[in-house]
Amino acid sequence: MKPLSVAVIGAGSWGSALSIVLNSNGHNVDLWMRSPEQLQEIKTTGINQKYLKDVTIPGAIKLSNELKTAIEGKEVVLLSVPTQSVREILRKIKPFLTKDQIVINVAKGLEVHSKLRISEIIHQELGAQPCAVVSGPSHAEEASRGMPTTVVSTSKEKKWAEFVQDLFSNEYFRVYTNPDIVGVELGGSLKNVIAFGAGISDGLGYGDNAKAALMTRGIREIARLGEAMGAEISTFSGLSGIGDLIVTCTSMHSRNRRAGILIGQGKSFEETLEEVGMVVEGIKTTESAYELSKFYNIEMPITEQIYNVIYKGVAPKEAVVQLMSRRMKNEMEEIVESKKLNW
Ligand SMILES: NC(=O)c1ccc[n+]([C@@H]2O[C@H](COP(=O)([O-])OP(=O)(O)OC[C@H]3O[C@@H](n4cnc5c(N)ncnc54)[C@H](O)[C@@H]3O)[C@@H](O)[C@H]2O)c1
Ligand SMILES: O=P(O)(O)OC[C@H](O)CO
Repeated sequence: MKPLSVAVIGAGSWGSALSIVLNSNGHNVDLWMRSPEQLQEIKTTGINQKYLKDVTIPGAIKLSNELKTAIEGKEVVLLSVPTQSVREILRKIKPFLTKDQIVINVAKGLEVHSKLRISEIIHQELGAQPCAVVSGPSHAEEASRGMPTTVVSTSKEKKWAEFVQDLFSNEYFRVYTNPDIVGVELGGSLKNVIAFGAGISDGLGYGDNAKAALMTRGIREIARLGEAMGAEISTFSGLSGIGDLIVTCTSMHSRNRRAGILIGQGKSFEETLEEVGMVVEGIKTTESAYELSKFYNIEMPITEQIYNVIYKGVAPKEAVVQLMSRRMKNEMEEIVESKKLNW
């Protein structure tokens, strides 16, 4: 692919890391951030200390805190702000956007008040605009250092998913396409809820057995909700399903897991968010996931207990007791019922 001009909106850890990936692919990157102090710091030190310390931001990446300059004339606009800020940012960039620019979202979450996926928010705010989504197991701390990473690109239109595949792919960053935009977005969003729970389990001092249980039963409940919402079930055994769940539940880099660990250790939510210092998407997405599970009448016991811890003040240990003392079940209950197996 010939070098393109890309505006990256949001210089948190992921926006910074993806700017580095795109820059290493020869693209011309403008990295926008809202804070003039952050811009000054990166200009002076070459380091984005709060969000991606120990990694140098290449000088070829243009730093900006003017949205108009960052966006105008760019071929690609990549959104890397927390889910709950996406709508606000879209409203701010809309006056500078033209209909030939592709908007790529890399955030993973569901909007709290609407419970919408981010591509749906983009469609609501921008109407007919080329749009794609990147998701999958990818921590900024690794991708920014050129460590092997695989992700998925999706879009309602195959050509845009393939465009994103070409834009990002290189010898350490491999992009698969997936036509299932609903599944890819839900997988990336809902895994944060389970990862927060896996962190709580670690913080309580529970072990690998507990985490394996949360991951295995967690992906089942994500897939149940996903299927009810129109996703392809097989997406949840792919990179933006089990792949992202594994990395987020096990990685020392995960903000969701780290936040869960602190909660499990008894810290308050205020202390936890202060200490993590970056967005913990799973907290707000838990509320959307819980409400969606009620709306679609889907059993999501792990999500429900995490919801109880976050929003009802239930003690993490008590939430685990509640999970472990549920009615006895057949692991394949849905299959036995749907296939009417005589078992
Ligand atoms: N960090 C990762 O490794 C990683 C990997 C894949 C996906 N993601 C997803 O990318 C999204 C961003 O995550 P992150 O880790 O970069 O977050 P972060 O907390 O590191 O950075 C968020 C950035 O957005 C900015 N921001 C917040 N609200 C804003 C607003 N209203 N207007 C403008 N800027 C605003 C912050 O100043 C910050 O620069 C999340 O949805 C996350 O799940 C992160
Ligand atoms: O650090 P987390 O928990 O926000 O997760 C980051 C990515 O989504 C992992 O794929």
